[in-house]
Parts: sequence; C-alpha cells; structure tokens
Amino acid sequence: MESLKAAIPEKLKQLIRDSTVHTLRDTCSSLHHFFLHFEPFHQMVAELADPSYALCGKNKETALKYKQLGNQCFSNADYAKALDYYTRALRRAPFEFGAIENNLIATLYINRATVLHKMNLLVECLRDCNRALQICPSYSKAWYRRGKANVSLGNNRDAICDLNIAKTVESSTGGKKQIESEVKIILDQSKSANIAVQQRHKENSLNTVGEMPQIKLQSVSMPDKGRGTVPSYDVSPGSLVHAEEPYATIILKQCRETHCHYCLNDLPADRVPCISCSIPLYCSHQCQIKAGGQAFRISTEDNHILKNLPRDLGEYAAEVIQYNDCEQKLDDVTEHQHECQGVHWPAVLPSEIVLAGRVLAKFLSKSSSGDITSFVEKLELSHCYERMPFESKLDSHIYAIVLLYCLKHSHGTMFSIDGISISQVVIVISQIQVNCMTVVRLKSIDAHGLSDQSGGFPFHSNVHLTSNVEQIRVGKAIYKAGSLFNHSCQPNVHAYFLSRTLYLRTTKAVAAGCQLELSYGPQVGLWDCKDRQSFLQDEYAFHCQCTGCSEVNLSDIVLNAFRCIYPNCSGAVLESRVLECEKQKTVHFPIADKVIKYDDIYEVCLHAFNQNDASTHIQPGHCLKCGSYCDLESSRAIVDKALICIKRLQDAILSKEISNTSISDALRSLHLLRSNLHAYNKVIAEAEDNLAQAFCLVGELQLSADHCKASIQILEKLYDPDDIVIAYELVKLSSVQLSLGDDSAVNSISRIGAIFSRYYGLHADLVFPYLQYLRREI
Ligand SMILES: C[S@@+](CC[C@H](N)C(=O)[O-])C[C@H]1O[C@@H](n2cnc3c(N)ncnc32)[C@H](O)[C@@H]1O
Repeated sequence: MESLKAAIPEKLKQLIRDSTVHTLRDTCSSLHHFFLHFEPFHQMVAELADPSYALCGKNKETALKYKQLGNQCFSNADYAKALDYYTRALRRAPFEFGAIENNLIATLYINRATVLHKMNLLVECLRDCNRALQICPSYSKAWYRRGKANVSLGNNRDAICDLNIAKTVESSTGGKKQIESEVKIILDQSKSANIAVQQRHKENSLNTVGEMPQIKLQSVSMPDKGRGTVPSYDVSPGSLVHAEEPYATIILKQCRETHCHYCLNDLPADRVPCISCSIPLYCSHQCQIKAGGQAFRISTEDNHILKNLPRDLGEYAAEVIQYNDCEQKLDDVTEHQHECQGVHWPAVLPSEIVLAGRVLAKFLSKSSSGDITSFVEKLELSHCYERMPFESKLDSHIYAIVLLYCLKHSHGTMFSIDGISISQVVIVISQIQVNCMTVVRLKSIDAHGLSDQSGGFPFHSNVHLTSNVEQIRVGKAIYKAGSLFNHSCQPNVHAYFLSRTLYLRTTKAVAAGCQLELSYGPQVGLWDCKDRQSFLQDEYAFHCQCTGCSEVNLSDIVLNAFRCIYPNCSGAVLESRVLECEKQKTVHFPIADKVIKYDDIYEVCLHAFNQNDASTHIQPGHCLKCGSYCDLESSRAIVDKALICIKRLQDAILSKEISNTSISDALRSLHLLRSNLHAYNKVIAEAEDNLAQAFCLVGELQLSADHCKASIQILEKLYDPDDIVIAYELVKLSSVQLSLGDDSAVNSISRIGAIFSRYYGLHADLVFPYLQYLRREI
C-alpha cells in the first residue's frame, strides 16, 4: 500500500485532495489509469487475489502434520495442546466428497471429541461426535465416543442407543464384545438409578428472548444533523424501540481466533472451521453454513446404516445424523462465500474494506445486471466524503481500486472497473466510516480472574467481583435502519447486541416527535466536551451538535477541574483547553438560564453566573465561584506525580501482587489529588476505585466498600445517577457488601436490577449472567 501511495504523482494527489463528489469520477479514473501502467500494482493484486498465491486454502499435508502433532500431545496427556492441533488440522483439511470411509475430517472430529471428553467438555464432545457422524454415519468410533459422552452426561437412554448402533456398525468381533459389555454395565446402573432426563445438545441457537419492538418510528429531517428518528407517540424508559439484523458484518482482526466469524459470540472449544478456506472459525455448523452457504452433508442414499438398524434405533440415528443444525432460514446472500477461496485479500485488507466488499457482494447478488452504477443511491446511507481528510480520501481511492480487482477475481460476477464503479466504491467506503456500528460484548464475568471453563460465572463460589466490567469490541456492522439514529453525548437510547442483532432501548422517557439518539462512543461523564468532539471529528467526521456539546452541564465543568485554593470554596478552576470549549457554550446558551434548574452547576461556578457576560469573566486558573487565582502549573506537577503512584497500584492489581507500601503510597497520592483537584474530578473517582480493588484483594473489605462508595459518589455527579456506568460500579460494591454480610447490599442490588432492566430489558440476564447470582443472594 505504502509503495503504491508513494508512487502516485504529486499532481494527481493534489486533485484527490481537492476532489468532491462531483469530481470523484475523474480522480478515480485518473488513478486507475495510472495503476494500469504501474507494474507493482498488478503484482500486488495478483498476490492478494490470485489463487496460485493463496496461502489460506486447504492443504491435506499440513492438516496431516497437525493431526500427527495432536496425536503426540494426546499421548503425552497434554490435552489443551492436542485440542489446538486438531482444530488447526480441521482448519486445513480439505473436504473430500465421496470419501465416506477414513474421511480425514470425520477422524479429526472424533480425535478432538476424545480430547474434549478427557477435558470434561461433554456437550462440546457430543457436538463433535455429531459432526463426524454427519459425514460418516457408520463410523463406529464416533457412535462409541458419543455413547461414552452421554454416559458422562447422565443421558443413559441415549448412551445405550449410541452404543448399540456402535456395536452394529463395528466390524471386529472383539470390538462388538467390548461394546456389549459396556452396554450391560449401563443397563445395570440404570436399573438402580432413575434414568436422567434426556437432553438433546443442539448446536448454538440464537440466544434471544422473544421481545419485539412495539413502537412506531418515523424518519424526520433535522437542520443540523440530517435525517433522524423520532417515535410517533410518547415512549417510557426501558422500551425496546428497534431490533435489526445487519446488512453486513465483519469480525475485527483481534477477535479472529476468539469469536465466531458469523454471530460474533465467544468461540467454544469445539469451534468449526470454514469448509473451503482456512480463515474463519465458527461457533457451530449453523453459523458456518449461514456465512459460507455450504455444508458437508452426506446424501440420504449414503445412509446404509439407517436401513440395517432396527426401526427405533434407525429413527434415533436419523435424528442424530440429520439433526437440524440450520433451523433458521438462510439468507440468500452469504457473507463469506465470495471471499472463500483461500486467497489473501479477505485476511489482509483492513476490516472496513472487507466489509465494503461484503456490502458490494450482497448488492451484486441481488441485482441481476451486475450494474453497480446505482449502488450508492440504492444503499440510501449518508456519507462524509467531502469532510474526509486528505489521507483518508487517498486511501479510499486506492482501496476502492484494489477491492474491485479482488472482487472481480473472487466474485464470479462480471462488472466493469472504471471511474464510475470506482467512485461508487469510494463513496461506500466513506458511508461505512460514518454508518458502521462497532459490535461490542460485555467481557465474560471474571471475579478475581476466575471464571468457569465455559467462560461463565462460577455461581457456586463465594467470590466477589471487583474488577471493572469491560466492553470488548468484536465486530463492525452496517444496520440500514439503525444508521438513521443520530448521535448524542447525552443519549436517550442504549444500543446493544445479542449475536449480530442490534437492539435499541430507551433509557429515558421520550416524548412523541423528539429525537431518539444513541451514543456513537463518547458520552457526557466519560470524557469532557473537547475530547468528545475530537473523537467524533476523527472517527465520524462531524462536529457534534448535541445538547451535551452545546449547553453547559456540570460534568463537563468538573470532570477535569482543579479545586479552589480556599478549602471551603466548592468552585471549579479550569485549564484553558477545557475553558475555551465551555465558553463557546455560554455564548449560545447563557449559564444563567440554567441556574434554577441545575443548582449544582451554580455550586461550582457562582462567580461566572453573577456576571452579565459570563464568557468574558471566565478565565483559566481562576475559580469559577469566587474568582481567586490558583497556580495550575504547580498543581498539575503535584497531580502528575501522584498519578504515577496510582498507576503503580493499578499494575500491582493486575499482577495481583499488592504490597502494603503500594497501598499506603496510593493513599498518600489520593490525599494529594483531593487537595489539588476539584472534588468531582474523574481522576479522584478512578483512584478511589483502584484503592477499592486493592483493599478487596488484600481482604480489607470494609475499606474496599468505603472507597467504592467514594468513587460512586463522584460518578453520580458526572453521569446520570441511573446511568449503566453506576450499575457497573454498584456491582462491585454489592459484591463486597454481600461478603461483609452488610444489609445495604439489598439496596445496591435492587438499584442494579432497576438500571439493568432499563438498559437491557428482558435481555439483562443474558448479557450479564452475574445478575442472577446477585438476585439469588438477596
Ligand atoms: C449514522 S448517520 C445518522 C443519520 C444521518 N443523519 C442521515 O441523514 O443519514 C451519521 C451522520 O449523521 C450526522 N449526525 C449524527 N449525529 C450528529 C450530531 N450529534 N451532530 C451533528 N451531526 C450528527 C452526521 O452527519 C453523521 O455523519
């Protein structure tokens, strides 16, 4: 990429820098023309898209090598490594149609099932047996392993069926005898114990609760934000206003080995690779088929086994072999199919560009003509091409051309590559920048780094959760209707995801006709106004016009403020960086208008209110309440030094090596922070939170609870007291309160429940399973 960029003549770069939507065809055409005569471009496209260079394809030799390594690890009882090698082998093993006997993939699934059984991952083991049996229905070892897993699961009835089938299809007499004696043992055991309730372990089904949005929405046009979405009637807090499947999705590179490439959920130990290339991993066959459109199913004629079995066993076997792992209707367009030839480009190009490819492929498969000239128009998404910085304009030109060449190799549909088609893709790339949502997940609950093997919370253990509830970014997606919701730094809508489905829920009451707005990332309380605006400008190329950025609010004044030199004065002292931004707000919305409504703003900047023209009287380094001067340079130096100690404590928490010295140094630093920073400064809240975690880890639970409460008190000033951030903090507090046997845990937990149900409704327990544990405790 860099070498292509460097070779572009300066004159052409200048044209691209100055390009608008109207001149885009010309600049795209000129750059294309330049690349056509530039050999390194053709070399690069060949390396990206030519199957003869493909390294991500299937390769039987490599698969056999990994299988061998897996076998060695298994013999040495190194099961974790064996599991990894068998998965690698499955990723590279080509599917051989017709090879029912000694099928490499079926053997690998059974080897992996055996490892999973050893690791006591029984449901996963059962699923791998099913996969092997779908390929080779008369695979005795697979029925046998399935039977053994069912015994361990207590599904004795299924186990007996599995073992009986294994016995029937087993060719050796010795083998048959051994299975027979095992069946006898289970039958004897079953007589003395109640037969456990049978469970069918199906592959992952979408974990959604059947809640449908009931609110009628309208699209409206706003003078400062373009189109927006409003409800047709009043909506109460916690109402589900929108649910939508994505138009296209892509997993982020850092999650490729940990999350399903289709539904974006955590990958289980029995992950399923793509059938035709070695790039994606899925949580189930269901997701693999939805993404790639292919399944390795045997035809019914190959099911000799079914015909030779007694009727009841035959029906049982049919259910296992043909069990419906793709109940949901397949979209006619599968996202990964066009990328799936083992060529490099889907693995190498940036995620947003591969996503643009998926959007284009979906469009092409729906259009009969292969004409992409009306592509942008039909997508009906806004874009930011003219607001993009030069570097992004240049990158999108280059990537659009490269992507079109890669798609032409891979897609199979004919389309012409010229100024018109390239300009369409450039616009789509800028549409993706503005409209794509980052799919996030709450990180699996981790109490002191503990979680059970399936990543869930160990409900049985008496542990307290003190680490932060983290969100991890797993994918990017385009939701066509969802992208009509504008941003606000004081949002009234909360967006979250279950699998790939987007859910939007109101967190406040919204009157009919008022805009429903979510946060694209930054929020009042998280960062101050200046930082939020720079983020939105860099990431989404717009200047935020929301109320949080145009009207004075307490959080923006105090979040980074210093304290007044007079101990009894509650005024805030601001540095010039923050002050400039706040002054702009007072020009348009005088603070005095807000005094009555928000008396806590009045509390921190009384002096500013008392002036006729507040904007000229607010000065950096002067208290906004009493006007006295504070030497911010020396305060800043003290604060920076104190923060080094707090950082040391943070590191000690992470490594779980907390010494008395690190705690007492941090306590001294907290004192320095409190005497230099405003009482509501976020840095103090974070220091309090670190101390709460440290005290919890060394078993000083009362001190931990005290520091946790101190942190929450500040956060309640910075955020809305009913914000989800407060609930996350209360989770930590309640956990410690429970361990202390403190009755106030009940209040904390019911507050958490109320906030969670407003943000997640019926999905709260799914998104945050730790809630069930807390509820049970009260
Ligand atoms: C995902 S789209 C939202 C729908 C968009 N208004 C439309 O007409 O399609 C994002 C774009 O909406 C506009 N926008 C959204 N929130 C805004 C805000 N708070 N202030 C200014 N513009 C905003 C910006 O132009 C941004 O690039």
